[in-house]
Amino acid sequence: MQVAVVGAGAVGCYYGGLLLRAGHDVTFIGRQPHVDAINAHGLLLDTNTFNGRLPARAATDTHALAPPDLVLVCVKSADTEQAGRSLAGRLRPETSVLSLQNGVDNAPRLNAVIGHAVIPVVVYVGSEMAGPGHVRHHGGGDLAIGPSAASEALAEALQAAGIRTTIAEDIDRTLWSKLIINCAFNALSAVAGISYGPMLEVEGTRDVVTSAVQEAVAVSRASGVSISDDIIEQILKIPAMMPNQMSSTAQDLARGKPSEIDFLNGYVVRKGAELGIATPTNHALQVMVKLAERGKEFSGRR
Ligand SMILES: NC(=O)C1=CN([C@@H]2O[C@H](COP(=O)(O)OP(=O)(O)OC[C@H]3O[C@@H](n4cnc5c(N)ncnc54)[C@H](OP(=O)(O)O)[C@@H]3O)[C@@H](O)[C@H]2O)C=CC1
Ligand SMILES: CC(C)(CO)C(=O)C(=O)O
Repeated sequence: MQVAVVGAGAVGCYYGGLLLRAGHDVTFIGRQPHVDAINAHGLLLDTNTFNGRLPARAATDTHALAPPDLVLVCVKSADTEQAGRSLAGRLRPETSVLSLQNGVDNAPRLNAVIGHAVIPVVVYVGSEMAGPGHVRHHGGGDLAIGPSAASEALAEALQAAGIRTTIAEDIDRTLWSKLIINCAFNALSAVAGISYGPMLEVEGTRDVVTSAVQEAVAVSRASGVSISDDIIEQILKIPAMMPNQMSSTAQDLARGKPSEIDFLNGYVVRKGAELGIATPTNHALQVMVKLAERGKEFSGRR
């Protein structure tokens, strides 16, 4: 398959790397340092079971991109429209476009700018860019892809590349369940600079997490997405399962990058306002992260 990865970062290089290794023809669209490193030395794919350089093509824009069979959109949620615009007019009708992003609205936002069907994907991986053109895998890697006429064939191709893939018939529920986990922990980990294990030991944190989850569940249900009643019990088990995890929001703040908070707790706040559901806990968490981002900007200027 001819594959284009838009957003050559932690997720794009990991899944693009696995597809490359399986013999697919992958082009990475990303930022200059990664593009230069990939073109000069190949993609360095660094996992527990494989560590090696894979020759690949990379570019900073889509101008020379031949219409691919498959596109993986792997940018942060704030970059979705820009990434989508770069694809408009460059796809064949049969090209499959997958959104491998956190948040629940990236696929429709992409669809609105590309004018092409986009399949939402929930990504269960831990990966990071350890250097230019160097992706490091920390764990996981399963994908849950939304249903479509192409999904069976795509899942087979992904499986054949070593990517455990399921088709989530109720993809909205799967997307929202991940969003609700993000609403529970991402902001708290970011503002406190704390990993998940010690977080719940602090008095009151459990109440804040519970309140954020209850609000998000109310908004998802009012949006027509059914979430199981035991979600809070399941979510409160997560810190014991990944005690050393810092949220992606915490990692964004630590790197001085804008976070996706407006598309996590912020999405729940916006959707709640539309539906007449109060979301004060999610709002407070969103604002605390925005303040922390602003604080970093100020301390950078001093
Ligand atoms: N990393 C992980 O383990 C996981 C990530 N996710 C989700 O996956 C998505 C991607 O995250 P992740 O891979 O970590 O992010 P990264 O920041 O590592 O990768 C995205 C890359 O795309 C670049 N980029 C942004 N816009 C464009 C564009 N228009 N054209 C080309 N390149 C562009 C970014 O550059 P720049 O930084 O300069 O903007 C960055 O290098 C997010 O929604 C995230 O929440 C989900 C599960 C796990
Ligand atoms: C670690 C996890 C799964 C939950 O917060 C995550 O998705 C993130 O940090 O964005």
